[in-house]
Amino acid sequence: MEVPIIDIAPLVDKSQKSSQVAAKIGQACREYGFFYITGHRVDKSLQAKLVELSRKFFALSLENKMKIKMLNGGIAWRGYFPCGEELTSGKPDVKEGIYFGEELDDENELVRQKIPLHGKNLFPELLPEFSSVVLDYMSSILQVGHVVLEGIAISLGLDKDYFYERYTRQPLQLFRIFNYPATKLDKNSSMWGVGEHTDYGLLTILKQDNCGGLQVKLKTEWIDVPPIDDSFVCNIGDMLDRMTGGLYRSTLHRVKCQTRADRLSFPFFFDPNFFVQVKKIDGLEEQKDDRNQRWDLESVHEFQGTYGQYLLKKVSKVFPQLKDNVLI
Ligand SMILES: O=C(O)CCC(=O)C(=O)O
Ligand SMILES: [Fe+2]
Repeated sequence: MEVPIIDIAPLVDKSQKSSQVAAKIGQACREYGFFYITGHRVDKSLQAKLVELSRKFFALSLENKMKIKMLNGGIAWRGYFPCGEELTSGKPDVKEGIYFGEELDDENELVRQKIPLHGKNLFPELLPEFSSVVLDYMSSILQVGHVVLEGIAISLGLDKDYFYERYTRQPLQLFRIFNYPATKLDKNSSMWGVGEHTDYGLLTILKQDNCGGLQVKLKTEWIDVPPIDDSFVCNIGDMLDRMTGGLYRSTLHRVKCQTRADRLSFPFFFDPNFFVQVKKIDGLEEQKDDRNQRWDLESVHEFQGTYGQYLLKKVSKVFPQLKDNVLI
């Protein structure tokens, strides 16, 4: 079994072949919850620049990296975290990273109201180009996200703007750059780059370098999601699972520890607006409750409240120190 590769160029170009592409996306969402996309038209030189600057950033001394530590980002939840500080299911991941989001200045109404996860990014002063490259990349990927969601809407027999009109006119955007350092492991090591989990939002669009290590769980088997040139990996998150009554599953995935070389990855989380309540799509058949099989033993279908509330509950589990210090 291999995660399918889908050329989304017809969707990007809004050509007549869009419905065929949408059908492929629908099938991938039902069977895998994961697919590669090609034909996305995200500028190659921009991507290369992002990789180059990220390498430079992680090669800085810890002291220099800590100049933009997450604690300095406050409730905006931005900045650098060193290896071992982020937890998945209570266990530290073997990765370091930087958190970014939509760039909002202090005058922004949501920032003035001190809404968590909204605010300014932290960029390293030592790499002056970093900010424009990260922000340009985020805006390109955001467009890809809108296009893929159109395909998902069409695949469900909905109007192509279904998600845009209800959830993603002003989406929550979370972008991360991770470095998984090459690590010597004991034979019996139970360490992971990222432990098994599902993603919280609608859609994740991941750029990965050539190292590999990402795996997804299909029924009882873990399969590799190896790097494929000029593609992104898309996977659906808990909110799409919730909206489709489990028809489109948010699939478990994890990242192996790296042993040979450092691995860079760039997940962009394209999520519903912070203030909306995510509702089930009318007319789709309910699938069976998978709560007992889920990694967190919680049902994504039962939660009441806004997407922001759902997310903050999750954030406080992955960064307990941050929760104590800044979020609450
Ligand atoms: O680094 C990767 O390949 C995946 C990371 C991931 O699953 C996540 O951040 O949610
Ligand atoms: Fe993930």
